[in-house]
Amino acid sequence: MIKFEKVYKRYDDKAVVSDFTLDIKEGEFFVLIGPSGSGKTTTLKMINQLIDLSEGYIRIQGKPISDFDLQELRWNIGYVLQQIALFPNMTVEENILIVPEMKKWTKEDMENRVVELLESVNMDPDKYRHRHISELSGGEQQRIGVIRALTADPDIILMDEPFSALDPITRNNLQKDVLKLQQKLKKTVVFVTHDMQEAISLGDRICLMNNGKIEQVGTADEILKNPANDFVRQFLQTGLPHYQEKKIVQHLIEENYYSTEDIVTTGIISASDPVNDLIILLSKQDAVHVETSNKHAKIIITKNNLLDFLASEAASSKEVEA
Ligand SMILES: Nc1ncnc2c1ncn2[C@@H]1O[C@H](COP(=O)(O)OP(=O)(O)OP(=O)(O)O)[C@@H](O)[C@H]1O
Repeated sequence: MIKFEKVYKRYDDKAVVSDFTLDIKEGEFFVLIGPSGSGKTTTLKMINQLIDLSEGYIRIQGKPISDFDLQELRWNIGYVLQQIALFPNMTVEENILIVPEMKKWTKEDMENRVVELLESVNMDPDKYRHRHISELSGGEQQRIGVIRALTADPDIILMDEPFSALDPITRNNLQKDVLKLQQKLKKTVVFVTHDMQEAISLGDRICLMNNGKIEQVGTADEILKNPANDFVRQFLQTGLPHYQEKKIVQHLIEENYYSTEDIVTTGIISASDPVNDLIILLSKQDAVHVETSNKHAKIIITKNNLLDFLASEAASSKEVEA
């Protein structure tokens, strides 16, 4: 779908992206991760030609990006940024409809699209469509940023640290919304972050970058099982508790303990000790399922005795072997 072939970007002969070869598949949620200055944003912006490449090729569906009409290319690639690029004095609806207006959609199509998009991120259209952007919270604004990128139904969405300025709860909710949207719409998403937890939660595959080069590409499972080098190993540490959380929740769904719709939220208690972290899952049936990440023990408790449970130092004595 998006193919990089020996791509270089140089500024004054200094390569900030080098020998970049990569194939991002159709419908994939692809995460670019790496420390500050590793070349993630540059790589992303080369896809929609906000930055010209110095050498090599980027192809979309086999066609080099330089062969596309620039306006058409940008219209067909959604773009979401950390600094919310919405117009504060315009309403939610006006912001969402910028590209459809330019594309001269019919009034009815535009009307339907606004309703559909706001509903897809749980924002009541009647309540929000006529509000000005300045009257929304940061999380609501970022939701509008996401759906605006989807308005004209692009095949590709580029996201550059879209949630990094948000508080952890809003961020977590938006990550889940975006994941659900992507699973439903099957867009090809290229997502930049420097946060390993975010990469593990969202990415079908993850590309670790350092100094403009690829250190490793693969699924979280592949990278965690076989880290290519010490840089990757070190970078992974920060995401490990989250990885265990994801695996346990996947296991509980696969084993039919819970359905995806049933899960209200999941989280980690005591991230200071990755080996003994408790993974917690809150379901609609008022039950809480807790597993220790190393022992794979299983405890089902209700919301009412959750606090007692957490207060108990002898949590392990309550464990029941799975
Ligand atoms: N216009 C420019 N001229 C010269 N150097 C640049 C220019 N734009 C970016 N760079 C350099 O290219 C390198 C990669 O920058 P880039 O923004 O792609 O990194 P990043 O991984 O996205 O970083 P961050 O996580 O901090 O956003 C950095 O060293 C940066 O200083």
